[in-house]
Amino acid sequence: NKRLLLSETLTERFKCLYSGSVYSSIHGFSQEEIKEKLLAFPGGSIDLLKQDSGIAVLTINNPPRMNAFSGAMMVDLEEKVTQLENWTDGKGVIVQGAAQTFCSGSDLNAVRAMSNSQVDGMKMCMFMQNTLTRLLRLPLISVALVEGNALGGGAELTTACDFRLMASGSVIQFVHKHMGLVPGWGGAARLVTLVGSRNALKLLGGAVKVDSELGVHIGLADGVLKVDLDAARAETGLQQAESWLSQYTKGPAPVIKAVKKVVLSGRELSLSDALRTEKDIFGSVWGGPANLQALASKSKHK
Ligand SMILES: CCCC(=O)SCCNC(=O)CCNC(=O)[C@H](O)C(C)(C)COP(=O)(O)OP(=O)(O)OC[C@H]1O[C@@H](n2cnc3c(N)ncnc32)[C@H](O)[C@@H]1OP(=O)(O)O
Repeated sequence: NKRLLLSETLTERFKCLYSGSVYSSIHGFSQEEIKEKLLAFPGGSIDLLKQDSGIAVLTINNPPRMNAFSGAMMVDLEEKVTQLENWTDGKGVIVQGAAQTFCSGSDLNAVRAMSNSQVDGMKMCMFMQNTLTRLLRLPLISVALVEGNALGGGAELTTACDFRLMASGSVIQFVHKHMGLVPGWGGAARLVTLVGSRNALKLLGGAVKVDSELGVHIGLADGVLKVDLDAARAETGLQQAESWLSQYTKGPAPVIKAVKKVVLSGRELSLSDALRTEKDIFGSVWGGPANLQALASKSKHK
């Protein structure tokens, strides 16, 4: 019986990994149940624009609350991540906030209303961990475009992207300690991977305001957006982020997706599992149209 239980647990685990989620019914988690509770907190939206370039723009849109996440927006984000998972022609995604600021975390009105139920708080946290893990595991190269403030859950959201670009004057701040909390949307685990445990401890323990200079110095930010004082020539943050990302998304979608998948398996799996997965992904592009075309054109890599 124990053996049967173990094999059922393993099957569930593989299902979870395949679907990208962390929690499922074996953890006593019901996605539908928490969705219903979250929908009781309306306001704002998550907008998805899929472009012909293969780069999508995902916008956190709730300007009256500095793009804080209402419950309805958490549900909306999950739906938009599902759409991105199914986007065959997609290669990249930029996550931005509306109205030149990134995101001020959880909507404090929803947090206050849920604060007397530990169960609801934990379920919200599991829901957001699932969604943000799936965002990071998308077969697309993702960039957080940070303008203005990324606070609390907003700081956590930036870590669910492959890269972060910061506008000058922008701030990423894990303010959780000031709220008597720690990150719960997976932001601490991802931060340790990004900047190492010593820097992560400093950022969380000191609720440090990370500006673009510090962000680049500790490896949290991958670039700083230029501010051109000549308004006529100035590119918007989004245009700069799109041209930065397009360096890595040139080429056919199946190849770019394969690039992201081999890196993802290297990042998340044991070496043996990562090598086996890499072999399978290699098999998916070997002899494919892009490979055959490159072989036929006798290309030189000068
Ligand atoms: C596991 C998740 C953990 C979390 O995310 S907990 C939430 C962490 N985030 C926060 O504590 C952010 C608190 N907000 C702030 O510090 C400031 O509002 C902020 C973002 C620096 C902007 O400051 P200012 O530019 O001076 O603007 P302001 O304070 O007048 O804000 C404009 C309106 O936005 C509202 N707002 C900002 N952040 C919010 C939030 N997280 N939830 C709900 N409402 C929020 C703020 O109340 C104000 O509304 P109103 O105009 O007074 O009606």
